[in-house]
Amino acid sequence: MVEKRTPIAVSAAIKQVLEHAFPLGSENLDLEDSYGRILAEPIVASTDVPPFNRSPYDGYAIRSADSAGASGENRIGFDVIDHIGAGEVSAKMLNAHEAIRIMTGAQLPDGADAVVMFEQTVETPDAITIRKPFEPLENVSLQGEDVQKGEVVIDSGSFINPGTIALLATFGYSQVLVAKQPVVGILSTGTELLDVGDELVPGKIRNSNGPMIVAQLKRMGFRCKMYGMSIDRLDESFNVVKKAAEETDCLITTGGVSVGDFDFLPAIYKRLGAEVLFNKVAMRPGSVTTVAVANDKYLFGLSGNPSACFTGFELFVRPALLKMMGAGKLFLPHTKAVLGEDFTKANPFTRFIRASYDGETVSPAGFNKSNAVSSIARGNALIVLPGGTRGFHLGDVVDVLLLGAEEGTDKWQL
Ligand SMILES: Nc1nc2c(c(=O)[nH]1)N[C@H]1C(S)=C(S)[C@@H](COP(=O)(O)OP(=O)(O)OC[C@H]3O[C@@H](n4cnc5c(N)ncnc54)[C@H](O)[C@@H]3O)O[C@H]1N2
Ligand code: MOO
Repeated sequence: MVEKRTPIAVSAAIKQVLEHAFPLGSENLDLEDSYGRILAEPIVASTDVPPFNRSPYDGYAIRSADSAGASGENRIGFDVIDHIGAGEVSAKMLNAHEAIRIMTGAQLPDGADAVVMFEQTVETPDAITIRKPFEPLENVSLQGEDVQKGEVVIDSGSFINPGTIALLATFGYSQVLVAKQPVVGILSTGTELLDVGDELVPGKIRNSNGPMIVAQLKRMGFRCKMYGMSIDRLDESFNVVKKAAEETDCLITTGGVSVGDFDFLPAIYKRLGAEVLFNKVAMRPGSVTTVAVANDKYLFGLSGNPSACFTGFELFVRPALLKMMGAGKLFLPHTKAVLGEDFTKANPFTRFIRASYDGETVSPAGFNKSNAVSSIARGNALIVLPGGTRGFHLGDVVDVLLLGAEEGTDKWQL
């Protein structure tokens, strides 16, 4: 007798998965190795940025009061008393009608409160004239105008992007406290599986899910431990899964989670004493996606069907791994877009369709079954159609999840 499975809603499944995330702790990394990691401490500004008033232009520092009344008919003159580049500080103090030649980025000299760009002057060897008045602080880049000392500039749990690296460098972080990354294992199950380099023989196919998940993890900046392929025999599969689960924080298996005679993952979870969070989700593809936890470790039983496997990873594995690292933005970015063609199939469950999104329009990326490989390659997004619907048409506005973005979003919006 086939066991009856009760499907749960996608959002409920995601919630359950996230509730079981086990924190991994943190480690120090050199700044240059920290791109793509998750910050494990808030970054508090240790200085103002910029740390001093400076010139945003190449030109002359003046006292603005001296420029009052300047015009085309009444040019006002200044003696040039010094010359400073970025990184230099003038020892001189500006007096009335004196100017200091100053380069972009140099600290404003004492007494100066405005900068005249070269283009706004007529220059002679030791003097300049100008033809317009300047306001106090005109053309001055003010101390602290970007960031003020003591401000929390980046929250703990933020993704370290190139801009974060720039801020960390600005505040002198040669080492950064980041979340440890989970050790993730991948095991592809199925007697039908051949290695990528093998010749095809009757009844067999090459393992595409294993390499695909490696790439999905790589896209998130993770490496993984490969446990290869296991044939559909309970004892052998159990031993591999048990060993892999002991050696990793999260084991991803593909295949063997449905109700077939050789789908052994449910029995393996039972033997391991794992808590199965769910074994059926009201979604297509990927309805058989099963998630279990054992000894504070995740066991993700993704479907063997490639499109279901791909979708299960993006919807469940991705946010779970991010949550383990304390990340704030767990979910794929969401947008709305105009459907580029009719999609008239019924959607008994929430449907995720591999799709091409061009910023405005979104269209299915080809062959649409759960066993499709081609549309995974051609898509850059997932169209999400709610369960219990049918008959979407060209021009309808639909929900879209964007794939491959460096950073996600903090809300599950569907
Ligand atoms: N009686 C029922 N049969 C099925 C049901 C059901 O509810 N009742 N669900 C169907 C659905 S939906 C799906 S999806 C599949 C899922 O099956 P499994 O996740 O257990 O996966 P397998 O049976 O092992 O394989 C499915 C399919 O995918 C191919 N495969 C497996 N591994 C790989 C791999 N690493 N690379 C490429 N392709 C792979 C495999 O050869 C099969 O064709 O079950 C339905 N059946
Ligand atoms: O789990 Mo299946 O992929 O819904 O078709």
